[in-house]
Amino acid sequence: MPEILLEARHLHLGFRLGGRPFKALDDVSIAVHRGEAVGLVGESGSGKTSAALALLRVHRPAAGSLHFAGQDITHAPERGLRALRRRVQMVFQDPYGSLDPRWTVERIIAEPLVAHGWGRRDAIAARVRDLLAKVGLPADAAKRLPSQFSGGQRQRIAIARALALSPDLVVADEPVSALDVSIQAQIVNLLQDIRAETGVAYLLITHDLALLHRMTDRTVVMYLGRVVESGPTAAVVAAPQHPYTAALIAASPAAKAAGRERIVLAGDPPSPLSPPAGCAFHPRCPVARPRCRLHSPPLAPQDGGRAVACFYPGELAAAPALAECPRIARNGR
Ligand SMILES: Nc1ncnc2c1ncn2[C@@H]1O[C@H](COP(=O)(O)OP(=O)(O)OP(=O)(O)O)[C@@H](O)[C@H]1O
Repeated sequence: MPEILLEARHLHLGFRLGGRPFKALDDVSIAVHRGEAVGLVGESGSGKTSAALALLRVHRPAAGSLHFAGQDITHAPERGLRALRRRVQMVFQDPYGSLDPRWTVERIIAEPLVAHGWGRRDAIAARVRDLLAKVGLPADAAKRLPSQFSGGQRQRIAIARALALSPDLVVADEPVSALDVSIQAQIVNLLQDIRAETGVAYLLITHDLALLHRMTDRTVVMYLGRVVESGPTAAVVAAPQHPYTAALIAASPAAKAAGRERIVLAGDPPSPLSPPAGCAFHPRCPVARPRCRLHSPPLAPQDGGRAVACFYPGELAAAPALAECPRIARNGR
């Protein structure tokens, strides 16, 4: 196994909502190895972005530890985070909001180079040209403004900026979900090519199971601020152990495309302000038993580098007729 690049152990993070405290992250552990692509998946509000921002020390966790390239950065002062800031970059969902509209593309891509004291002006200009070529944009894009580009092209600009400092890890938060479907595949291919060429690691935040399957080696499934399942992506998708993972997979458009009836998880996740007692998933779980209402299952290791937080792992995945489970409703459309 390659070296661990970034690792969070037992992170806890609290926020306030309307003055009331709640747990955004509850005992979350995530590791990204050098060159690895890890997917963080879950419904909206499950804590994926909070986990990524805590890993990057944008949010300061209330408890737990963080290591980057072997260094304990849990309590490092801001100047102690320089290596992390340089070697880990982010790509956001919205290529409109994440690029300053008044800056030329050259200035946008050069900004991290300038901030980290990267060489002379002509060297920076040459680096920007290389990066534009790498992401498939013409050299004359450098002098133009973001508004002169389409959504897919803007995401290419954002990717070029993220690659400027040759990072070890790119955290990509729903990098294609704001783009037209026809453009999504192009950006996914670009991200794949870049990884093959540079060996960069990815932490991909998504609720798109097909994207996860296509792009990642390992998957971490979150529900209401906790990790409920993790393991090699191929194994998790082929035989999910947590009923929540099984339901997410069954509800994905890919499952529909494969000719299976589309099913969706009934109801919304509970409010993080008042999480259910016991297993937080039990009110929506088709295989829940009385025990699940009382006790919260720990994330228990399984064979093959997998882990699952469920007292009845694999039951829902093995159920032949997921659509008939009482608490998982058929999609009305
Ligand atoms: N800065 C903040 N202050 C207070 N609450 C926050 C803050 N950021 C996120 N939250 C809340 O924390 C919970 C987790 O949010 P988070 O954005 O991490 O989820 P997510 O899984 O990334 O969702 P999405 O897919 O919608 O981005 C949500 O209930 C959200 O409203």
